[in-house]
Amino acid sequence: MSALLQVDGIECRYDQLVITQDISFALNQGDICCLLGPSGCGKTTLLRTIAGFDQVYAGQIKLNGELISSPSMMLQPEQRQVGMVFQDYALFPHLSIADNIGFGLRKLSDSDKKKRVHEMLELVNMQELAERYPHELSGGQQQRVALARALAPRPQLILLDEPFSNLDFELRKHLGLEVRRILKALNISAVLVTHDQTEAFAMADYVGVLNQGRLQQWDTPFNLYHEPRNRFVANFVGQGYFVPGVLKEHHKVETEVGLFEGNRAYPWPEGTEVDVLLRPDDIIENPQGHIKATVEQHTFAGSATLYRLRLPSGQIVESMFNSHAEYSIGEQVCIEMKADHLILFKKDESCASLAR
Ligand SMILES: Nc1ncnc2c1ncn2[C@@H]1O[C@H](COP(=O)(O)OP(=O)(O)OP(=O)(O)O)[C@@H](O)[C@H]1O
Repeated sequence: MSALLQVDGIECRYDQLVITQDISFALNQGDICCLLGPSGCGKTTLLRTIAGFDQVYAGQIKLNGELISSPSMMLQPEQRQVGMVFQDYALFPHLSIADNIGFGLRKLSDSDKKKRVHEMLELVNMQELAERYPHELSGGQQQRVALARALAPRPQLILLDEPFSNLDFELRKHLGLEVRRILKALNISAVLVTHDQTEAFAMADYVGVLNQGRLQQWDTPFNLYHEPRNRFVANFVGQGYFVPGVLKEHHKVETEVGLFEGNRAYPWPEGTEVDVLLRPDDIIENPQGHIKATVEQHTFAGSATLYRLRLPSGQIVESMFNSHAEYSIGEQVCIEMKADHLILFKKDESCASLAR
């Protein structure tokens, strides 16, 4: 099966300034992906290029096997069957909700249009508000209308640019899951831009991590967290600290907190100095544990508490304890390591060179 969206080695520029380079990924029908990265890394630029607002300077983009962008051609946005949802909703203030949703349906007969608008209102659960105007709705409701409007012409692909960033935390969590449910129900593919990784992990099947205009890793949320390909991804995605270690065998490493045996072998010789990535879930509280650490800080997060711990050498690590455990700052805690995913980086080298 060929991919619905195929992005091959594209380069984007503004005024000859290269913004993104050598970006390649593919998305199958019904898959939701998210472009994640720090501010200014080129997420929106990439999205605008897929939408057809900006041209590519190298590489090509195909939608359903059809070329839509290359350095020598650019299909206009309205000819791409791609819907777009923006951060600021961009609803027409003088049109009712029903008319906003029906705006892109000029090719349909009046009765088909009415039926489609009704379906869309139902999908986003806003049947009661069809005759209201945008200013009479909350931010979350307006964003649902924007989504319904983008979905109404039945695009092949929908692009969402930070769609929830104007909403409060609880609403964005709820709406993110609702949008995922709607897209999955319609089997519509989506590319979402965000810098909120909780949102990316909750909504996306695949996440592309960008930094300085380059794709660092394209993977499932699970793999990004547990198998980051380089230090940037390891640092940007999730929490964790690097602890110094020495490679003992290809899949074993000695650190001040003990000998780890991991799930993969590294090609480097015994004695190689490495940094070991330890996530908060790799370190567990165990009264029988032989490692003693001192509590530096704790952050209560409901069902769990994140502890910042100082090891005897002064090295800092973090651990997520069950929230029933209550330790004060300065107190000693016994811990144990449980790291199955052994992620090592050679000291002073940015690439993991993971052996799979
Ligand atoms: N119209 C433009 N003309 C010139 N440079 C631009 C233009 N739009 C964006 N840029 C530059 O391109 C780079 C990437 O911008 P872009 O908006 O794609 O980043 P982003 O990852 O979406 O950032 P954010 O998360 O802050 O929205 C930035 O350095 C930005 O200043």
